[in-house]
Amino acid sequence: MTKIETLKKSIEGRRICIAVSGKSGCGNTTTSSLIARTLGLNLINYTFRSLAEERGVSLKEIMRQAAASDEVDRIVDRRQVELAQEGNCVLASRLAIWLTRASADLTVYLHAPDEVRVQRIHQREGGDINEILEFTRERDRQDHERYLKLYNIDNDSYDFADLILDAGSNNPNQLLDLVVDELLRRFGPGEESP
Ligand SMILES: Nc1ncnc2c1ncn2[C@@H]1O[C@H](COP(=O)(O)OP(=O)(O)OP(=O)(O)O)[C@@H](O)[C@H]1O
Ligand SMILES: Nc1ccn([C@H]2C[C@H](O)[C@@H](COP(=O)(O)O)O2)c(=O)n1
Repeated sequence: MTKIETLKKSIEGRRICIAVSGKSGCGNTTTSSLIARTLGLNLINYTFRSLAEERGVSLKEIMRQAAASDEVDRIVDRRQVELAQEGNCVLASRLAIWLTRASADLTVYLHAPDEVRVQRIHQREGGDINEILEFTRERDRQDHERYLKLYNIDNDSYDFADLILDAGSNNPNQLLDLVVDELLRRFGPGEESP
């Protein structure tokens, strides 16, 4: 039996939840999708776009509302946590590890240096690299400020995470492997049920 088959068997019926956070461009969507697909878990990626679709308005309209009121951020973050409570999932979001700190079975922070994140966003979206660098710096600053104000969360303080992974040097398959090893340590054969 492969490591992944062993793990899938071990977590069968446990309805586990893995929370993954990181800043824009760290590779959260890519890595979380791979973890979810490999382990047969649902990927929860509830975003401003999802809220726009639910309300039948444009993404631009939701962004306008979000700029005018904290309520939009709160709704998105609350909905993510509600969906994660159903379990059997990977919750990928900016604040996943902070908001599910007490309930997630595994919290993972993906760290990548700023210049790597900028290169990846550039690779994904194209455009001028210097503009992306400036835009990403400003967005990081605004996110940091907003999360402190909204929730008293410092998103640069993630040392409590179960795993802090180097997403700058490891490719998505290597990151998956590190997550699988940690899950096997926690839930693999021979481990006591919590
Ligand atoms: N570990 C990795 N190594 C190399 N490239 C990666 C890695 N993870 C993701 N990428 C690439 O980097 C780009 C950004 O990845 P992704 O969209 O997953 O980032 P993200 O953290 O979800 O970003 P955002 O929060 O802005 O949506 C993609 O082109 C993806 O293929
Ligand atoms: N409080 C928030 C706000 C946003 N998100 C999610 C939803 C967004 O669509 C996504 C990406 O945001 P961006 O890269 O545009 O800053 O992040 C969230 O999880 N929590």
